[in-house]
Order: sequence, then structure tokens, then C-alpha cells
Amino acid sequence: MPQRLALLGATGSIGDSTLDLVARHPEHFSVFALTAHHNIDKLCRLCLAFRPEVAVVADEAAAARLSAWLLALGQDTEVLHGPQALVDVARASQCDTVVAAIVGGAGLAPTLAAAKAGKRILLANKEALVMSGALLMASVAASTAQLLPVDSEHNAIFQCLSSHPEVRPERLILTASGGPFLTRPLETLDSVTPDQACAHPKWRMGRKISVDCATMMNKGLEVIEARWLFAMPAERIEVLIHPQSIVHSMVVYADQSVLAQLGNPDMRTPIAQALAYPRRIDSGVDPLDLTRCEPLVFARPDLVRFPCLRLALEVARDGCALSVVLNAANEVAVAAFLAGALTFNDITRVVSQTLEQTASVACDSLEAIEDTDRQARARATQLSGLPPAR
Ligand SMILES: NC(=O)C1=CN([C@@H]2O[C@H](COP(=O)(O)OP(=O)(O)OC[C@H]3O[C@@H](n4cnc5c(N)ncnc54)[C@H](OP(=O)(O)O)[C@@H]3O)[C@@H](O)[C@H]2O)C=CC1
Ligand SMILES: CC(=O)[C@@H](O)[C@H](O)COP(=O)(O)O
Ligand SMILES: [Mn+2]
Repeated sequence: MPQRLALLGATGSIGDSTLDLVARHPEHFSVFALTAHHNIDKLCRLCLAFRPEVAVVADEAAAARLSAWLLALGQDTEVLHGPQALVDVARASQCDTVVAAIVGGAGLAPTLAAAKAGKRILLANKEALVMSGALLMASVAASTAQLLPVDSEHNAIFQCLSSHPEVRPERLILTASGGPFLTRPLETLDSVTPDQACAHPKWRMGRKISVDCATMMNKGLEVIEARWLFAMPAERIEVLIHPQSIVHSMVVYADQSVLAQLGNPDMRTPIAQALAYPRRIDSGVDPLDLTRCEPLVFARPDLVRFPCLRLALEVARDGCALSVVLNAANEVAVAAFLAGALTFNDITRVVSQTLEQTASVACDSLEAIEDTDRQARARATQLSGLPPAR
């Protein structure tokens, strides 16, 4: 019986990689639901190719258009809309596995619903875990859910830990490419364009995560993600710059053995590992030829060049409420940068000022997290000089 998937964020970059694997292994995987936000052209094509029972889009107007197209094309996918529909497909009895690949905080409620419903969750949506670490991990522990990390570094650590599941490692080392601005003169950073910031040297990804890699906020979010996934204090999670993106992360044991997972930078490897776990399937990724790749180099990150990483590391060592604020402010600032309303350096300013201006708040329920998230977004919007969101 094939695994039945609900793919949240099907029209994105993780969606593309996941569906490439589904197409390679129709005997192992079938698609129950595909979701998108506004890209209904692409979702329509995906519905014709993968024939899901359900598709979900942002609003009623988009749902009506997609329904009409599918009907005209003879495809009987049911089209739903809105945040509640995402939650409904994530916990539906017709699916076994939820691929959480929505970008940003919008992925939190469906991911939490999947955890409570005891699903196997392939987690790409790191923002969900950053916002709700304690709550999501507790929901997984209290149900039959299984949380499998897809983020390449966390998937690497998961694979390294699998060889000694009963032994706690001493430290984790997350590798980071350093993004497109690793060596760019600092004084020129304020004039970089969104396209320059999105030109990641090694990975092709959505625009939000690409900007996060350019500021290295991505690595800060990943330290918080690792802290929860592997129950490891942030002080014992190190970040190392590794521009080749071949070593995806490492685990250090008490005897100073260091285990690493390597591979060409292609998300189909970690997604295939998680989809097939504990088996292995062909991912379509080129074999890694260590005799032909660039020399593997490692260095400590420069926190003056990457102030967003410094802010995130400070938050990682603190309570969970500040993680919600960090994430919310970053989402607002990155969206404003991508829209041309802020400069690249403004991202750090907005995140830092939002953190400074937020009093300590609770984060022990979805409602409390959503409330903190809303307040932080409003503050960050104001600090970005934008009109309040409706
Ligand atoms: N891309 C990668 O290689 C990696 C990504 N990740 C993480 O995976 C997640 C997805 O990243 P990526 O695929 O690059 O992102 P993309 O921007 O490529 O795709 C995002 C997806 O989320 C949907 N979406 C956006 N906003 C909403 C919303 N408010 N409600 C519902 N759906 C929404 C989009 O729909 P639409 O197309 O209609 O806008 C799209 O399907 C992120 O959290 C990222 O950090 C982690 C590791 C690697
Ligand atoms: C592919 C992936 O997992 C991204 O989250 C990745 O981490 C981006 O690369 P850097 O963060 O190393 O720039
Ligand atoms: Mn990553």
C-alpha cells in the first residue's frame, strides 16, 4: 500500500523536489492533497499530473477559478480554501504523511494539527518549529506522530544519530554556506538588490529562505530548530561556514568521534531519506565524486558581517517567546526587502528593534503563540515604515 501524502506548499521549491521523488516511485507514494497559496496555474498542472483527492488554495475566488479549470479538464479534485482547510487536510484520515513545506508562520497550525493527529511529518517548514518548539515537540511525544527533519542540516544530524540512537552526542555542528555575500565588501551590502540576495551559491530555493541565507538568519533559525529536534542546549550547537555545501552537518561524541553526512547539494537527498525512512530509495541526485569536488573548507562565522546570526544565537539561548518575535520580525522585514521597501541592512535593524521593544510573553499554547506573533508582526511593520496590515 503506497504512503498517502498531503503536500503542504506543493508549488514551492520543496514541493518540486518532493513531487519529483513521487513521480520516480509511484509504487511507494500516492498524493492525497496538494496545497498552494496564490499560484493556482501551477497547482492546476500538478493536480492533472498527480490526481490528488483534495487541493487547497488561499481564498474563495482562487478556489472557484481552480475548480472551474479542473472541471473543464475532467479532473475531479475537490478544491478547498483558507487556513482551516490546511488544518483539515493535515489531519485527514485519508493521509499517512504530511510534508510540511509551506514557508513561514502560516505552516504552524497545519503542522501542529498533523502532530496531534499522529501523522508522520516531514518537516521543511522550520519557522513552525522555531515558533512552537516546546508545544510541537510535546504534541509529537503525546501522539503516535513521527517528526522527520527534511532541512538538510537536521536531516544530516538525524542520519548521524541513527547509528547510535541510545547515546547522546556532546555537540552538534551545523554547516552554513555563508550565502552570496560571504566575501562582499561590507560597505556595499546596503545597496544589494533582492535578486542579488536570492542568488544562493549552492541551492535553488524560495525567495524568503534565500534572503535568510544571505543574512544567515537561516542558520540562526536552524540552531533553534536543532535545539528542539535533538533536545540539545543552544550553547552546544556550533555553526561553521563551509562554502562548498557538501558536508551537511556533523555530530560530535564524547570520545571526539565526529560523524558527518555528505552529499551533493540537492534537497531530493534529505527528502528521499525521510520519505523512505527507514528504507532507502533512489533520489535521482548525481553521485558525489570527492576526487572532483572543490576542496572542503571550514571557518567560524563573522558575527559583524552577519548580525542576524548574532541576534538569533542570543535568542536561541533564551526562552521560546523571543523565538516567536525573532521569526515574526524577520518574516515582515524580509517580505519588505523583497518588495523593495527596505534595504538589506534594514532587515537587521527591524529584527533587533522589534526584539528590544517586546516584553516577555507566553508561548505555551497555539493561541498564545499566535497572539505574540501578531503583536510582533504589527511592531515590525511599524518599524519598517509600512502601513498596518489589514
Ligand atoms: N527550498 C529549500 O531547499 C529548503 C526549504 N526549507 C524550508 O521549507 C519551507 C518552504 O521553502 P521553499 O519551498 O523554498 O519556499 P517557496 O517559496 O518555494 O514555496 C512556498 C510554498 O508555500 C506556499 N505558501 C506561501 N505562503 C502561504 C500561506 N500564507 N499559506 C499557505 N501556503 C503558503 C506557496 O504557495 P504559492 O506558490 O501559491 O505562493 C508555496 O507552495 C520554508 O520554511 C523553508 O525554510 C528548508 C530547507 C531547504
Ligand atoms: C538546503 C537547506 O537546508 C537550506 O536551509 C540551506 O541551509 C541553505 O544553505 P545555507 O544556510 O548553508 O546558506
Ligand atoms: Mn538548511
